[in-house]
Amino acid sequence: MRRAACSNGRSAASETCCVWFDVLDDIQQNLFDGGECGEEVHESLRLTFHDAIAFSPLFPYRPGKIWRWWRRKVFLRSVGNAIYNTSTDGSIMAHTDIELEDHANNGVDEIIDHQRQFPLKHNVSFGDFIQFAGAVGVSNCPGSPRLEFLAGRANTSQPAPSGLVPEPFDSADKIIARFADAGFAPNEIVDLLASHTVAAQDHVDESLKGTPFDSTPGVFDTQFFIETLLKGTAFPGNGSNSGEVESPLAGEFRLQSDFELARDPRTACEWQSFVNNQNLMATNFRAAMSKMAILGQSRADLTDCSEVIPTPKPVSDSPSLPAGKTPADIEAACSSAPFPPLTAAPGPATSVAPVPPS
Ligand code: HEM
Ligand SMILES: [Mn+2]
Repeated sequence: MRRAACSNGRSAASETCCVWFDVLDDIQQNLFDGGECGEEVHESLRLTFHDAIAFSPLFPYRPGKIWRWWRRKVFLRSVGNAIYNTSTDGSIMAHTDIELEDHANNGVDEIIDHQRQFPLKHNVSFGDFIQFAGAVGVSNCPGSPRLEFLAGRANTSQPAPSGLVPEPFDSADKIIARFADAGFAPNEIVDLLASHTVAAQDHVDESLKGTPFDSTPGVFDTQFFIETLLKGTAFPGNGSNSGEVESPLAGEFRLQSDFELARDPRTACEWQSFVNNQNLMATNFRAAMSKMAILGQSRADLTDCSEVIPTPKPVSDSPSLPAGKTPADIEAACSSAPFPPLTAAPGPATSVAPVPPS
């Protein structure tokens, strides 16, 4: 088949994908500081989730289905919002003023304000752009899988009601139920949470901006799954924040939700399976992201532009216990499999530096 000619000698199977090469060049240079796996990448990846997860298939209007209509009505009354959202539709960017009223979206306004100029300039939809920026961004993190990217989401959306985005102080029961409602099994929550290997917090403890969730926030490695299973020993700050629990390393931040899901019988075995298996983690993350990126959309209506996404570098370090820790510090929680053997890194106890703001 003849391929469409795109800018700078590149080509694509479908002509509609060409614009994404131009968006790629622009955001690598002007959003991601020349292709780094830093703060903007982390925030962009988080945004793919916050646009997607405000979705609940129980509530779309289906004429003729009285019971669905009734459930929707009851739901909308409970959230006090007359309109329902269709996920990965860019509503978080189109209706930032409304969706930012949801406490769970605290902080995403910064990356939305950075990003908005790019879809406007290149005339692509907000929903497409948010998923594209997440896929390109995480490709800058060594060890990441090359994510799928499908284009063609409409640029119309309704604001999502509050209450659908999980909070770090939610119980495992509540988080698992919320994901189930959006169509995800417990294992898939764990798969998606591989994202927290390239992540830091700014707003759970506002006084400690950029505090990472693992010791290597610039690398898409398995350290997040190891370090969340270590016994918590101290808070990086004063510990008074809702949604935070003690972390094992100086300068590291631990979300209560990550702590719970690492140890819950419904999610612990998937969690542990990633501890020394980069390939499994990357494969499962890719599959779960493919699913999340088209929540509320129909795959058949979209064009596959995955070839525009860069190929990530492989990870160079191997999974290890942070220096200063021993196997006795691991709180293994999967009853059907032993915790895999890990070597301890040499040297003085690991401490973790913040992700610099950009
Ligand atoms: C159980 C569900 C989840 C909860 C409760 C949760 C909670 C959080 C919280 C509280 C933060 C810190 C935000 C801040 O203070 O700046 C955060 C950061 C982050 N989350 Fe999640 N998250 C969840 C699932 C996900 C998923 C599915 C993704 C995937 C795509 C994701 C990607 C990220 C990323 C990349 C960051 C880092 C942002 C940065 O460094 O600026 N999270 N998450
Ligand atoms: Mn941040």
